[in-house]
Amino acid sequence: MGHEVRYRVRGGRRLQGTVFVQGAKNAVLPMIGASLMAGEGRTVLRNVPIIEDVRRAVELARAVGAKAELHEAERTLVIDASTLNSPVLPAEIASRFRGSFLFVPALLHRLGEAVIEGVGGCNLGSRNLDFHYNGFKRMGATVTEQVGDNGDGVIHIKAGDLRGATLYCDTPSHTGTENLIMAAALARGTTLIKNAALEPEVLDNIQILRAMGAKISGGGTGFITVEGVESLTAVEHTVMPDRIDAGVFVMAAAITGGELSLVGANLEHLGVAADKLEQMGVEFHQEGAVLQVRRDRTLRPINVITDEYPGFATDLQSPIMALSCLAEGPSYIYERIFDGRFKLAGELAKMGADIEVDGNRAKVNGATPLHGAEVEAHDLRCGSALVLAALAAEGETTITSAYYLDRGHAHTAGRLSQLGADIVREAD
Ligand SMILES: CC(=O)N[C@H]1[C@@H](OP(=O)(O)OP(=O)(O)OC[C@H]2O[C@@H](n3ccc(=O)[nH]c3=O)[C@H](O)[C@@H]2O)O[C@H](CO)[C@@H](O)[C@@H]1O
Ligand SMILES: C=C(OP(=O)(O)O)C(=O)O
Repeated sequence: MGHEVRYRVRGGRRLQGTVFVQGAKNAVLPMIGASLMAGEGRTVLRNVPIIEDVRRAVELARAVGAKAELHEAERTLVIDASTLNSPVLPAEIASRFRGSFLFVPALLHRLGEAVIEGVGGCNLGSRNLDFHYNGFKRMGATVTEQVGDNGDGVIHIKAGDLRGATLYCDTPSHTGTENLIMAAALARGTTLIKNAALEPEVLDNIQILRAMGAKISGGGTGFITVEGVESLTAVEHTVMPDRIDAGVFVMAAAITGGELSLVGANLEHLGVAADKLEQMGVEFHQEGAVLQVRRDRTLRPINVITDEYPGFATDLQSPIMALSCLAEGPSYIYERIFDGRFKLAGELAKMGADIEVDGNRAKVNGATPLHGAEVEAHDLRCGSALVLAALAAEGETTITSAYYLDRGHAHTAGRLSQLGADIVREAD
């Protein structure tokens, strides 16, 4: 995993000021996959979040032969995929982030095969890929699994001649929808994808693919039709803002009783989360592309059920669990998307929280004052939730295993410090 990353936070400061919402992790990763489908030219992605997942994606793009330059100060990524030459997604890079699997369609179309030595992503319980594999198979691919040198399974997908087909997701999988769209974009004939995901990032990815020349219709309806084309062209595209990053900063204002201007945040993209936060006592005011947020009344408890967009995003479930620790009364959280996303509860308990977990349901008995402790970020959103809890806690909190936080949030310490937080990042 490389170096150990820790955040140290001294809580109790009210946050105030302006913060810039980063580009969306879950939009840029499929776009990097899409850029590998262009056989010539250079793709230019702007508003790229400078996060560890993007750094891994750049390493992976180079590992399969593309030229990829990440200009961090300019938040711009330039990719020339004309030199793509290896179908292997090596375990040491691919198993560190989920988005690695989004490289598969490009490898299938450009090189005729993909060899997947590992797929990463946060450990949130079962994270199956059967909708992807079944879709590729319906389009004519063969999928086999062998045991690799280190004993782990290696998946080998051979494309043959991919052709359009009727495909479906049993549930509207986010990356599943993106992968099936990309596989269909260069396949022969027409593909229909039923029960497709509606997430804004999926729509942003459809937008770049259409600019590249793909023929895609029905985005946002649950039924997506793709007519295969011969080739795709490299284009320039600006990545949409990250609604989860925005949601975490909304909750940073809420948990500290602060007032923030979020540049680039779109209230609509928060879906049901915006309504739940309003019920808790957060006030929103959208002024063009700037979202004003404040909380100056007592936090009320909440009932949350995670769901696909526009339902309450599972990636905001951990942050709202942290916030609900300070709400006056019991909050109820039902996690419907992942079967192992409550490791945070044990960490919050070390800080004084009272949370009862029963399977995929949790009851947060608030309000309990939080105090500093040494806690572990078991996954990305566990990390952002612990930062939120630490901002409101008395004394110092140390968050370990914070590489996970850096996977998805850019410049966390810098952006929070500018708002008045006492937070430092340490790496050794
Ligand atoms: C890189 C990226 O975009 N990650 C996001 C994406 O992950 P990801 O695309 O992996 O999440 P999915 O929407 O695919 O998974 C949701 C649920 O569906 C199940 N499933 C999924 C695919 C499949 O083939 N079979 C199957 O059973 C999974 O086990 C999981 O329980 O959406 C999640 C749900 O909004 C977010 O938390 C992640 O931040
Ligand atoms: C689960 C997440 O991401 P990934 O799918 O990349 O692991 C997340 O962003 O919280």
